[in-house]
Amino acid sequence: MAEQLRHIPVMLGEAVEGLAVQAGGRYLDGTFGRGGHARAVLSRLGPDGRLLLMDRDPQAIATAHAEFSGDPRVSIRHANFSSMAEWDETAGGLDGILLDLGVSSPQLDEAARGFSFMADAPLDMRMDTTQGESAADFLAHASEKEIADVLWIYGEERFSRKIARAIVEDRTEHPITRTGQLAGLIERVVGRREPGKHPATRSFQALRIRVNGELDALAQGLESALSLLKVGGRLSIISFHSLEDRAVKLFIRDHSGRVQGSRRGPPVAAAPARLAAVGKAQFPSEAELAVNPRARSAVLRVAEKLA
Ligand SMILES: C[S@@+](CC[C@H](N)C(=O)[O-])C[C@H]1O[C@@H](n2cnc3c(N)ncnc32)[C@H](O)[C@@H]1O
Repeated sequence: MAEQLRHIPVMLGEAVEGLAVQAGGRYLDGTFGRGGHARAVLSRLGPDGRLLLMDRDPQAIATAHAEFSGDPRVSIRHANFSSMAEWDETAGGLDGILLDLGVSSPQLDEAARGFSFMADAPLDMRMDTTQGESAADFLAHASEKEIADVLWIYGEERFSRKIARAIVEDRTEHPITRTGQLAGLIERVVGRREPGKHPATRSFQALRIRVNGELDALAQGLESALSLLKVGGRLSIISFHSLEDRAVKLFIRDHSGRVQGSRRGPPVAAAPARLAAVGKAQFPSEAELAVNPRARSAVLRVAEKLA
């Protein structure tokens, strides 16, 4: 049962420290999951603070309601954090925004969600199970090139073209609707090359990112976060994929007032600084990795709004 599956919060102390929570402040946790970070924010918020909890996963939101709907400081929204600027709770500006990107352990561990190649289940992969197309829907209509591009760009899968060709060939006979079917196809095409790593790992991650529009949501979320933060407000973002971390890093850099343009071209006047990075990128400690191997690709970046 999903409710019994746990999620160990990643870089909990560092991410919440980065928010510099003030008693009485207004905060947003855009990726509630199972509330590990939210609980730590609440413990520092005092009686007059406010915390808006968002998640696009209805199971996560059901957990939030079960635990927090009696707390007058908390509001709960089942929504993509890309829509954060549309809610009344964010209208007066925010003192801090936390995004802990990607999927939660309950999503990965509940076979029926279709995120994992470890158990056979419908090939769904939607975080928001109330809308949008599943991974099976995508694989049923996408062109061979589109599938290959997704596997290559989001998964850096070397055999993206071979796998895409096999998917398009196989689907004329049997629609690809199950995780086990897709994992078996990939293993057949690629073989077992990397010891200790299933050959479908990269493709499953890539499809998940495509199905959930994760990079588009992040780009929109970053823009909205910058507009909603008050001066002095903090952004604390944990990424698990190099493309996500790159997007966060460049967003902070591009708003930090540094001179833009190439070394050879004419200098371009810097836009006024609106964000400053707080420290460097942080990574999980050895001690954390020893108890939570799922933290291994995490990168935390913190920024402060200047203007
Ligand atoms: C890594 S988990 C967060 C775990 C959480 N910090 C905790 O301690 O329990 C990521 C969560 O963010 C949600 N999520 C990912 N992208 C989202 C988006 N664009 N909008 C809203 N929720 C999102 C997922 O559904 C998942 O529940």
